[in-house]
Amino acid sequence: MSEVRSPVESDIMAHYSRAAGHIGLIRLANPPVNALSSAVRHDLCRALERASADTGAKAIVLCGENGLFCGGADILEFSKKTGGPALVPLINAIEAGEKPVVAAIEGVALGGGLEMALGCHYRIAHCQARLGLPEVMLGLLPGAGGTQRLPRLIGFPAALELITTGRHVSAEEALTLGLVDQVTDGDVQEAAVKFAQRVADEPLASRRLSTWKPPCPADLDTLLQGALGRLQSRARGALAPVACVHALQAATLPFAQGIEKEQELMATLFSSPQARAMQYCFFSQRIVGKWSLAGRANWKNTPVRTVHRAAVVGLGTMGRGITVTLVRAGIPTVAMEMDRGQLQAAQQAVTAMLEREATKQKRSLDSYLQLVQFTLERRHLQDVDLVIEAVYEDLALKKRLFSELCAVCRPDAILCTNTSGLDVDVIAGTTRRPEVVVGMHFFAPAHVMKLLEVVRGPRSSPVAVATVVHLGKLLGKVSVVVGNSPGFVGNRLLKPYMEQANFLLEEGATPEQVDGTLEEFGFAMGIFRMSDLSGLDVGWRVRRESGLTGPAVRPEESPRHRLGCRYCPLADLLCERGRLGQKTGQGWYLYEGPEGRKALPDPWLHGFLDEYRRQHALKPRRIDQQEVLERCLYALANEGFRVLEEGVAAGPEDIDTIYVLGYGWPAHMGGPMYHVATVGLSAVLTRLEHFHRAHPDVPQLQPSALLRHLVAQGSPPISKWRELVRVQRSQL
Ligand SMILES: CC/C=C\CC(=O)SCCNC(=O)CCNC(=O)[C@H](O)C(C)(C)COP(=O)(O)OP(=O)(O)OC[C@H]1O[C@@H](n2cnc3c(N)ncnc32)[C@H](O)[C@@H]1OP(=O)(O)O
Repeated sequence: MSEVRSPVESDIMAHYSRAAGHIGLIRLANPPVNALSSAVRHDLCRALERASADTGAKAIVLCGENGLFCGGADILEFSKKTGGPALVPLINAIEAGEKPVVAAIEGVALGGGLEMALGCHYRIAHCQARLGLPEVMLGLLPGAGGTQRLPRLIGFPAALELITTGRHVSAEEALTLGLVDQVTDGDVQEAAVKFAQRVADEPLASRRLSTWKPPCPADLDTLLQGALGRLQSRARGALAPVACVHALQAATLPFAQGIEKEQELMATLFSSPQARAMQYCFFSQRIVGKWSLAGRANWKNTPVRTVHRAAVVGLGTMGRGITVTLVRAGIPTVAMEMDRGQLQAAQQAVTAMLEREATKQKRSLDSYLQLVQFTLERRHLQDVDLVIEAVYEDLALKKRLFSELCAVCRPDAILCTNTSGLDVDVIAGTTRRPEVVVGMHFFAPAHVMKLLEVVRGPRSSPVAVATVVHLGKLLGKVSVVVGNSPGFVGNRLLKPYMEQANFLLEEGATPEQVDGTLEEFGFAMGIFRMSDLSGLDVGWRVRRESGLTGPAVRPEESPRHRLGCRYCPLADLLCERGRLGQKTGQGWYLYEGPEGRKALPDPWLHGFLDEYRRQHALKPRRIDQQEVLERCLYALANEGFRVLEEGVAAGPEDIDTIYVLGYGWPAHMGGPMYHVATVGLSAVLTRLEHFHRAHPDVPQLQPSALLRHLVAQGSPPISKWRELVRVQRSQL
C-alpha cells in the first residue's frame, strides 16, 4: 500500500486538470526532473483514475512541469525500501485505458519516462527534446516494459543499439526512427492537445504497442550474438549490457512472457553490486559539479563569465581535438599555430574532423567552418575571452608563451593551460595576472573524452575557475576541480599504478599477463597496451626532465634505485632502443607495421626481460592474478588517499569520476576509491602493509595516514569520507 500523503494541492505530484476541447491534462510535478518517485506514481494513478472518470474528457495529454517531461525512475529510491504502485502495471494501465493518451515530451524522456511514453498511444516531442533508455549506464535494463515495447515500435536493430548504449537521441532522430509521431518547434503541450483532439475518436486497439508483433529480422540471432560479442569485449564483465540483449531476445515471445523475462533479468541486476557501483558513478558526477574552494567561493555563489570567443594555441593532436570541441559547442574559435606548415596540416585535420561531425549531426560543414579562424598571428588573440594553450609539454615553452599571452590578450581574458601535470602556478607566475590562469586538462582524444580536470592554482581566481567549469559543461564535459599537485589527480595516481606494473615485470610477469588480469577486472585496456597507445616517449621525457633517467643520472647510481627508492628502468631501455609503442610498431608489444593497432606478444621482449632479470640477478617467480590486481590497484588507491589528505581532490567521488571518465576504470566497478571501500579498508590496509614489508624501498606501498585513520574510525562508508577528509589546508 502506498503511504498516506498530505492532500494539500501544492504537494500533489501529478495534477489533473482540463485543457481546451475536451482534453484531460495530467502534469507531472516533481522537480528537478519529474522523476517517477513512489509519491509521483501514487499521484499519477489517482490522476489517471480522475481522467478516465471525467466524462468531459475524450482524450488525455500527459506532460511534465518546468519544461521537462520525465527523467525516469527516481534513482535515489533504488537504495531504499519504498511503497507506491509499481511502474509496470501503471504503464500497462495507461496503455489499456479507453481514452487515447498523448505524451507531450519536452526536455527529456529518459528511462522510465520514455517507457511511460511508450505506454501512451501517441508521442509528440519538442524539437529540442532528448529521448533515451539510459538504464544500462546505471547497471540496469529498461525494466518497465522498455525492452519489449521499443523493438515492437522501432525494430530490433535500432532498439538494440539504443538500449545497449543508453544513448540519448534528438527529437529529429526519434521521428526518423518512428519513436515519436510528431515533432514541434512550438509549445509542445498545445500541439499535444490539438493532436489529442484530432485522434480522440480514432480506434485505439492498433495503438497499443504490447499487441504489436515485433518486426523480427531473419538474422535476429546473428544480430544479437554479434552484439553480445561486441559488448563483452567493450565492457568486460559488465552484466547489464548482456542482460539487455537477453531481455530484447525475449521480445520475440508473446508480450506477457517477454515482460516476465524482463522482470526476472531486472531483478538480478537491481540488487547487483555492479548496479550499485554505476549508480554511485552517476551521483559522483553530480557531486563533483558542486565544487567549493578554500575560502567561501563555490559553484553557487561565484559568477561566471560568458565565453563569446575562445582561442586554442598549438594545434597538435590535443589542440585539434579541443578546437573541434569548442566549434561543435557553437563557440567562435581562433585556432593558432606558430609554423605555417603545422597550421596547414592542422587546418586539414580539423576540417576533416568537423566534416565527420557535420555528417553525424546532419549539419553543413560550413556552419562549423565559419566559427573557426586559423591563424599564425598573435594579434587575433586580442579580443578573445579565453585562451587554451595546447603546445608541447615543455615548461620553458609554456612559460614563454604565457608571458606573451599576457601581453597580447585583454586583461580580463582567462588563460588556460592544457598541461597534463606541470606546475600551473609556475606558468601563471610568468604573467602579470596569475589570477586568470587555470589548468584545463583535456584527455585524448579531446573531442571524445568526457573528462576535464580543472586545475586551480594557488592564485587562480574563483571567477576564472567557475568560468572554466561552466565552459566544460557547455563542451559536454564533466569538470572535476583539482589542486595544483604534480600530475594533478589522474596522472599522479597513474604513477604508482604503472610502477607496480613495471616492478611485476622485473619479478617475473609479462605485459600480457598484467594486461590480461587488468582487462579481466574490466579495464578496456591494460596498462602496457595503454602506454603503447599513448607513446612510451611521453613518460620518458618527463623522467628525463626530472632527472630520473638520461644524462643527469650519476654513473655510480644503481640503475634500479633512485634517491633510495626502487626504480624500474625497463621503459627507459625500450625508448632508448626506439621502441616507443604503437607509433613505431614496437613497444611492450609488437604491432604489424607502424599503422598496426593489434598488440601481439613479442618474443623479443620476453627474451629482453629474461636477459634483464639475469643481468640484475632477479629470480623470476610465478605471480598470480590477485597479486597483480592488489599491487597495481591498491597502490593507485593509496595515492588517492594521499591526494585526499593533501586536499588536492575534494572527495573520493572526484577521484573515481576522474578514473572512470579519463582512465578507463570500469564504471561497473565504481572507481578506485569505491573499489577499496567495497573490498574493505581494513583488508586493503593489511595487504598494503604486507606488500610494503616485502618491498620496503617502495614508498607508494606504505599505507597512507588517511587510510589508517579511516580504518581506526571503523571504516566509515565512502559517502562519509568527504566530510571526514575536509582538510585544514585545502589546495582547492
Ligand atoms: C522499474 C525501473 C524503471 C526504470 C528505470 C529508470 O528509469 S532508471 C533512471 C533512468 N534515467 C536516467 O538515467 C536519467 C538520469 N538523469 C540524467 O541523465 C540527467 O540528470 C538529466 C535528466 C538529463 C538532467 O541533466 P542536467 O544536467 O540538467 O541535470 P543534473 O544531471 O545535474 O540533474 C539535476 C538533479 O536531478 C537529479 N536527478 C536526475 N535524474 C534523476 C533521477 N532519475 N532520479 C533522481 N534524481 C535525478 C540529479 O541527481 C541532480 O540532483 P542534484 O541534487 O541537483 O545533484
